[in-house]
Order: sequence, then structure tokens, then C-alpha cells
Amino acid sequence: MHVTVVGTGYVGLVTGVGLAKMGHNVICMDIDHKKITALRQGQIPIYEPGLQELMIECLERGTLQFTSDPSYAYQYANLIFLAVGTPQHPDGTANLSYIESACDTIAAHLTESALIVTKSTVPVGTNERLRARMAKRLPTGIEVEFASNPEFLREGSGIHDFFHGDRIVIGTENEKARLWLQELYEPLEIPMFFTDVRSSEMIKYASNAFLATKISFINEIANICQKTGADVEAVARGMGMDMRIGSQFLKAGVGYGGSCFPKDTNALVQIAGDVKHDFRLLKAVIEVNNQQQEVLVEMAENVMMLTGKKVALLGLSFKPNTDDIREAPSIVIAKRLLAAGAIVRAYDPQAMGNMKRVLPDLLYTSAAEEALQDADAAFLVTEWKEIIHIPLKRYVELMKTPRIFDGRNVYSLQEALEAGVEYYSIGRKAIGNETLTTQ
Ligand SMILES: NC(=O)c1ccc[n+]([C@@H]2O[C@H](COP(=O)([O-])OP(=O)(O)OC[C@H]3O[C@@H](n4cnc5c(N)ncnc54)[C@H](O)[C@@H]3O)[C@@H](O)[C@H]2O)c1
Ligand SMILES: O=c1ccn([C@@H]2O[C@H](COP(=O)(O)OP(=O)(O)O[C@H]3O[C@H](CO)[C@@H](O)[C@H](O)[C@H]3O)[C@@H](O)[C@H]2O)c(=O)[nH]1
Repeated sequence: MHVTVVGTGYVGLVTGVGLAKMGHNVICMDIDHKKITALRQGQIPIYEPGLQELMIECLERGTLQFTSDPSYAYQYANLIFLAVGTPQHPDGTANLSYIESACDTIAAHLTESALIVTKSTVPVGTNERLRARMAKRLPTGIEVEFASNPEFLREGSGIHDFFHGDRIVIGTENEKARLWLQELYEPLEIPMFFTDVRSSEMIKYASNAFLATKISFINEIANICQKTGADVEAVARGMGMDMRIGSQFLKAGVGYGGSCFPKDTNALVQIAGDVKHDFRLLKAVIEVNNQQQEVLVEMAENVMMLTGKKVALLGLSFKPNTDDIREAPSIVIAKRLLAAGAIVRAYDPQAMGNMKRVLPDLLYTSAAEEALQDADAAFLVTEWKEIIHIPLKRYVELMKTPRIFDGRNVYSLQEALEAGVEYYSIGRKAIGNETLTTQ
């Protein structure tokens, strides 16, 4: 099939490359000319494992093209995927200006009727509103249908998720659109769930909000464990063995970040508010998460003076295997450390370029061990393999005081005890500082 994908960010690029790998003929369109020039040369502006290799393969096979020319992208298009950003406004509502602008450009160039498929995460009712907006702008005789096909990929494993997702959700208003998308995705052999457009739009927000709820729930349990002497790792394992609960997304830590959970939970609170429903549960999930991003520095302030101290901040991206720092807990932690007067030496395998633009005052090092050298404390924020594989004895060898604040519960308490480090983690007892153990 011939497909145009609008937007070449994390979602658009993975979708375009994935569809091209399947053998469909894909044109990826972006208004960012620099990005398009780089993509044409086989360079990707983001870090996403496996994506570049697959993209080059598709470019060479001729199933993938990049353009920033709207007439080339839209003139003869009849199946168009929208994958532009829907970031949040300061009040938490979804900013739909990019998607509206993309639709206006499509309307100005279409010469055939088309099915427009929304992959971007959009509030319930948006597809209907976009359709009405376009109807006013389209030339006579040209019509568009809208379908909702929300994206569930995770950054860092986007390619894997494209080919092996748990489900593909498709919301349509008629049989023709449904069959078209069914045919497009059928070779992937992933279960497809067909529904109406509004329910499909809601499935995306409800899924992210539910996962965020699991994380805030376990983080609250962790905070109670800390005070009662229980161990959150054991608690999560014991809970997760119940199939009704499931073991995933029960990892306690410094809270969720990223370009999706924070903005989508805020947007869902607003979507509920628009229909006069006070989503109290989700508001609490958000509040718990905001507080959770502070716990590591609060722990540190309880045991040491941070002013003038050298601290290592390891892992800056919001999760491993991505360069994305949007809403990363590391930003909150770094700002608090700087405000407390600490000298912060930061390291991340992929995200330092992005972080330097946001926090130029951190001292960036070229390796984790360089950040640890002579440090008074280490803050472990993102569980990159490269970071979690550093043996604890290296902390003892390198640091002035081997004192670790582990925001991802990377090491076992036994390891910490044996290595002789002072070790503070989330929802577990402190090691090497008996006064803080159980209260
Ligand atoms: N990032 C994820 O992991 C993820 C996963 C699932 C869903 N989503 C949703 O998918 C959407 C896209 O997210 P993303 O992270 O890929 O965004 P992104 O910010 O990485 O990329 C968006 C791209 O769209 C381009 N763009 C903006 N306006 C355009 C226009 N009028 N025409 C053509 N291109 C245009 C931008 O230049 C940019 O390259 C959002 O709604 C997001 O919530 C994201
Ligand atoms: O048990 C857990 C699991 C995750 N996290 C944190 O939660 C955030 C999000 O993680 P993850 O879901 O793996 O990454 P995303 O790439 O943001 O993916 C989420 O957001 C995407 C955008 O909507 C969706 O498509 C995905 O299905 C959804 O998992 C990260 O900060 C993680 O550190 C935890 O703290 N504990």
C-alpha cells in the first residue's frame, strides 16, 4: 500500500520505517527541513536502538522516502498517518496546534479523497473535530475519513514494539476504513482490536494513566516500606506473582518521566474536567509522582550537607536506551542538588547533548567513573546497563566517601553490605547507616 506518515519524531519515524520494512511504500513528511536532509542521508536525529539500520535498509530497497514538500507528500496520498507532537499547554491540556496545522496543509494539497489515521495521542472527540475542520478547507469533491490508531510503543524499544506489540487498536466509523487498516497491519500477526473512534482515543489515555497509577501505587508502598521495615522489592515480587496484578510496572523508583505519562495523565484530568468529572484518583497519581521525584535528594539531605560537596549524577534520560530527557526525574534532582549548593558531575551514555541545553550548569563527564572520582555522594537515577554494571567495589575505590543514593534499586542490599558502601535506595532499609534503618 502507499502510505504517507506526517511527523518524523519517535512515533512517525518508527511507524514509517516499520511500514516500509513490511513492504509498503512509505513517504515520511516533516516540516523540519534539516531533519529531512539528515534522514535522507541515513542519519537519525534521535537515539532509538535498531532504527537507523532498518531505515537505511528501507531507503536502499526504495520503500521509504523522506520529504518536506507538502505537495509531494499529500497530492496523491489516500492513506495518511498523523504522528506529529501533541505536547501539553501550561494548564495541562493537549496542544493540538501541530496536528491542526498538519491537517490544514493536507487539506490544501489533497487531490484525492483520503483516510487519515491519527497515531498522535489526542483527546476524545479530536478526530471528529479535525474532520469538521478539514471539511471546511477541502476542495469540492474531495472527502476525508478519520480513523484512530493510537501508538503504544515505548522509547528505547520502539522497533520491537512495532513488530511485536500486544495489540493494535483501531477506531473507525465505517467498515471500509476498518478493512483498509486491517489489511495494512495483517502481516504483523498482532491481535487487532476494533472499536469506535472515541473509545479508541480513550484507550490510549486510559492505558497510560493505568500504568502511571501502578507506578505511583508501588512508590507509595515503597515509602511506607521505608518507614515500616518492609522491603518494596520483595513486596512487588510477591504481589506480581498474582496474575491479576501482574509483575510489570511495579518497579519503585524516583517516579515516572518521559514525553507521555506526565503529559497524558495531565491531559486526561483535563478531559475529565471538560465533562465535569473530577478524576481524583489520577490527580493523586500525578501528585505522588511529583513528590517521588524529590525523595532521593530529601534522603541525602537527612544524612549529609550537600553544600560544596561533589556529587555524581548517573543517568539523565527519563529511562535507559533513549536520549529523551523530556520530564526526566533527573532534571528535578539535578536542580535540587544545584540549589543545595552541590557541585554536580553528570554522566549519561546518550542524553548529555539534550541535557546540556536544559541544564548547562552541570559538569558533564565523559564516563561514569570520571563523575565518581573523589565524589562525596553518587545519585543513581537511570538504570542504563553501562551504569548498573559498575561493581560496587569501584565506588569504594573511586569515591572520597562511598555513599550511594540509588533511585532505581539497582543493587541488592546484600551486595551493598558486602562492598562496605553507605547505600540508600527506595523502599528498602539503609545500609551502612544503622540510625536510618527501621523507625
Ligand atoms: N514518543 C513516544 O514514545 C510516543 C509513544 C506513543 C504515542 N506518542 C504520541 O505520538 C505523538 C508524536 O510523539 P513523538 O514523541 O513522536 O513526537 P516528536 O516531538 O518526537 O516528533 C514530532 C515530529 O512532528 C513534526 N511536525 C510538527 N508539525 C508538523 C507538521 N505540520 N507537518 C509535518 N511534521 C510536523 C516535528 O517536526 C517532529 O519531527 C504524540 O501525540 C505523542 O503523545 C508518543
Ligand atoms: O515499573 C516501572 C516502569 C516504568 N517506570 C518509569 O516510567 C516511565 C515510562 O516508562 P516506559 O513506559 O517504559 O516508557 P515510555 O517510552 O514513556 O512508554 C510509555 O508511554 C508511551 C507513550 O504514550 C506509550 O506508548 C507506552 O506504551 C508507555 O509504556 C519511565 O520514567 C520509567 O523509569 C517506573 O518508574 N517503574
